[in-house]
Amino acid sequence: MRKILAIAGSDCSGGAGIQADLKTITSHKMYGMSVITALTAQNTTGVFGVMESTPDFAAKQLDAVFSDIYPDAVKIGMVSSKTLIEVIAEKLAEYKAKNIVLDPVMISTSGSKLLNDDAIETLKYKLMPLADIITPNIPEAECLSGIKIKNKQDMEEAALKISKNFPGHILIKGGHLEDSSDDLLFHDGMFSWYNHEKIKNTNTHGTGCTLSSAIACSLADGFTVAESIFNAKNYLTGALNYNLNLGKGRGPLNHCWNI
Ligand SMILES: Nc1ncnc2c1ncn2[C@@H]1O[C@H](COP(=O)(O)OP(=O)(O)O)[C@@H](O)[C@H]1O
Ligand SMILES: Cc1ncc(COP(=O)(O)O)c(N)n1
Repeated sequence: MRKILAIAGSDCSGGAGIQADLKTITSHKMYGMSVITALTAQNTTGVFGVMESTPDFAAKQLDAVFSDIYPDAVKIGMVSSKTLIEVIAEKLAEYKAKNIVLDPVMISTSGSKLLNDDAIETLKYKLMPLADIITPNIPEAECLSGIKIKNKQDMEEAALKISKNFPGHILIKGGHLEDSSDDLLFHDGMFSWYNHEKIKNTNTHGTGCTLSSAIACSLADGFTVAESIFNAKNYLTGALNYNLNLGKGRGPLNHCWNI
């Protein structure tokens, strides 16, 4: 049994965050664990409140997990604040966590801030160095690179810029592109494109959370990063195609389409 840890925020409406992570992990027939960094009051239409875990309590959760059921891979999502990031980075280093996928969650699809402005530098310099792969969407890649992204060429430029401070795999997700959903992987000086047509479906709440958890599952199974992205995109495409059409806004995915 592969064991996957998700470090992320809770989405009470079940489409994104920890809930999406655990559903994804279970659909991969793996054992999911969760360190909750924040509670959010949100649904398919927006985020109405955030209550952060204290850094001490996040540390206690990390100790409880790592000292008992050592994870084969770790997915990190919403980390909310500077002090939470510091504690997470410290604990991941202390326990020598492996196969770390960092989704640098900053703003929800509905436009709410999920990372404090003063935490961005800490994310860049304390958490990113521990990750094997980071998976920014276009607005997050703009923030990490300082480059405005309007097309695929800008995505390549942004990846190059981010790579100056991060030697791991950089996956810039293209879900926010207008005419395709092509994702760009940059590693070791090489660009690889995962091309995908845009599925005509507005129910995309939690796509990023789902993709990063699915990548963590394949890494835990021993696939390379490039193979893990390919597998994760297949899983995500199924979850988008078999969408549930729930809620009044951007609805959730169907995580159980494959079981
Ligand atoms: N309408 C869509 N059709 C196909 N793939 C999509 C669609 N929307 C998002 N994706 C894919 O979902 C994943 C998450 O992308 P994105 O929506 O950019 O991230 P986030 O949820 O972090 O904003 C990417 O692999 C992207 O290509
Ligand atoms: C707790 C939590 N974590 C992450 C997201 C981002 O997901 P999305 O980009 O689909 O809004 C979210 N909305 N809520």
